[in-house]
Amino acid sequence: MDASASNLHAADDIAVSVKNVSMVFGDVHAVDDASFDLPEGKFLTILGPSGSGKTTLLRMIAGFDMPTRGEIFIKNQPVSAIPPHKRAIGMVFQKLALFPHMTAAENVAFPLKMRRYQVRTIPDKVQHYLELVRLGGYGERRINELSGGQQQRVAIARALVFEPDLLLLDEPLAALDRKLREEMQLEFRRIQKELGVTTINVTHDQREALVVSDEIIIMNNGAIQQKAAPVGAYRAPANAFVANFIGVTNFVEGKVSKLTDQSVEFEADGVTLSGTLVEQTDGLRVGANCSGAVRAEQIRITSRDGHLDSLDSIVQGKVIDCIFEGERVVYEILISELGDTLMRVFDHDQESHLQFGPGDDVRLGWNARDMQVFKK
Ligand SMILES: Nc1ncnc2c1ncn2[C@@H]1O[C@H](COP(=O)(O)OP(=O)(O)OP(=O)(O)O)[C@@H](O)[C@H]1O
Repeated sequence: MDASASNLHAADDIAVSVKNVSMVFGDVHAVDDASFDLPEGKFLTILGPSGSGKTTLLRMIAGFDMPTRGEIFIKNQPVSAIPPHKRAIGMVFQKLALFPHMTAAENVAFPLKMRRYQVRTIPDKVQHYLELVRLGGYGERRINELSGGQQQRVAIARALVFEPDLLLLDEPLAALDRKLREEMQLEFRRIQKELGVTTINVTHDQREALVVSDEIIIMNNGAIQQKAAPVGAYRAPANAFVANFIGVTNFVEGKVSKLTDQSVEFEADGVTLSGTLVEQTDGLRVGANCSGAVRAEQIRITSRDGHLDSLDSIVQGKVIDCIFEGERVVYEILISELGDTLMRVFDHDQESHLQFGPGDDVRLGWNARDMQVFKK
């Protein structure tokens, strides 16, 4: 589903509604006029660099802090009107805050005891949620007898066992090593799909955002830059910030020389490049400064006398560095004719793996549809 389709949901389907929310600390606008609706059962990730306002926004949704302006609704009720003990929100943070002296099962039972569930119903519920996180046989282990990934699973079970309306995740995977982090990303996705619990996740890891989410909100300097499905955010970034933050993107600066409905030509150091206009590029005129963005994987590379004739933009370059990453090679190419611009190119050469080395002369080419042009 695309971002605009989410606006078509009836109010009953909206789990969380953030309306013109701002948070000001002294002279810092930590969150600046944020608005969005999140339909029931969706997995939303708030993605952005350090200090962009992600945690501040999440804390306001959790009801820990009240916005300076605006209002947040959970299931059509203002968060400010729901007392903390009545908010049905599960949370997993980077610091898991499990009780180390208790067993896994006792930790998972804790929120049920706090909420005064009938004692005889608790063991079955606890077992069910331990099985959901694939720790069925580990209930009697103490927390310090479990691995980092297993402790993470206990924290997830504890956050979900009382069947909250909303699950909030604040960088719960940030401290894990890469392999475990990637495994747990898939686990979060599986569990969320299985339960259908509306989830909001905060991260600065763009890969995680792409892997786990139905929708992504990208923030910078307290402001929402874009809300879109992962493919939408990747393929059609709303602005240069998003294009730069998600994926490996090369930028070429220039001046617009020709404009039609969807296509644009621009001059960069005397070289004419073609691209497509981004929806939001209102007001871009011939003569205006612009910046063309092309992903590293959308550039083709060949030797100086190789063929790239079917591509719309072709430039000459020299290999500065090549990094073998296993499944791909990353080339760094110096483009003298574009004012010494450095471009990064991904290559999946399945036969020789490293077909070019430092100092080699190469040609790079890409299609106009793969170069998005933004206003500078
Ligand atoms: N309690 C506070 N008092 C003053 N300033 C704050 C407070 N909390 C956050 N800020 C400021 O608000 C801005 C946003 O902070 P926030 O923690 O929301 O960012 P973030 O995107 O979650 O960053 P990170 O990824 O580093 O956690 C920052 O400039 C931060 O210094």
